[in-house]
Amino acid sequence: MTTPPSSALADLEERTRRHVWSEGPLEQEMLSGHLEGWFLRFLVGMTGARDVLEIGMFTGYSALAMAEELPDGGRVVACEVDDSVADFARACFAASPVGDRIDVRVGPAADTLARAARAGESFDLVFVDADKPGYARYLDLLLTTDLLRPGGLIAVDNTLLQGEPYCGATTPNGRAIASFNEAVAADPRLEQVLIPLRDGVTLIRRARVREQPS
Ligand SMILES: C[S@@+](CC[C@H](N)C(=O)[O-])C[C@H]1O[C@@H](n2cnc3c(N)ncnc32)[C@H](O)[C@@H]1O
Repeated sequence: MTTPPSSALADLEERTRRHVWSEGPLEQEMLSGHLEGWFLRFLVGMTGARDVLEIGMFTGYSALAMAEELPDGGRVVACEVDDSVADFARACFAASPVGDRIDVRVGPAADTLARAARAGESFDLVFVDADKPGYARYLDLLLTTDLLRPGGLIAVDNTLLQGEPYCGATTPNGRAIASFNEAVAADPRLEQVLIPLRDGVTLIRRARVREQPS
């Protein structure tokens, strides 16, 4: 059994479920939820992260879950392209005692990341959960700037994409994730582990393991 969510998270989930997502690309199923929320909390706690970056916030479940685990002074910078869902999330954060730890940045995440890199910001933990075709670009930005601190961890959501990368990709998102997974696996700068949690979460870090000389 997984520890129950806080009342703020339970409320956020309920508000997301009650909302009518009739038009546009957003739908309530995007919310990560209880199990993944606690998994992300554990990542924050185990890595001792103070500065967390989220790429793809939606109504804010994962951002708030991670914020609940942060030490005092910690923050989550949460990137979201959709204005109205960003407002929805802000209203939910206002009802949480740790909501002020979340800095919502609205706009295409690649632009937000480039701006943050130019401003010298850096992060201990990054959760990637936005548009699947954008994943390769986000990883590249994280690895070619100082956005990811030395020893930092990246968690990437939906890397199983309902089995498409393994059973044959039939959708644009499936093809994007299949190609992302192959690129990560072939990149000698990286070490990764794909965890079959919900729709798959891959943990990625800069390579540390060295072959022992024989
Ligand atoms: C799967 S949802 C995120 C779920 C969220 N992490 C949670 O735990 O509930 C993906 C979100 O990424 C946002 N998104 C899509 N493309 C984006 C982009 N280019 N930049 C920033 N956000 C983007 C979508 O608007 C959507 O809200």
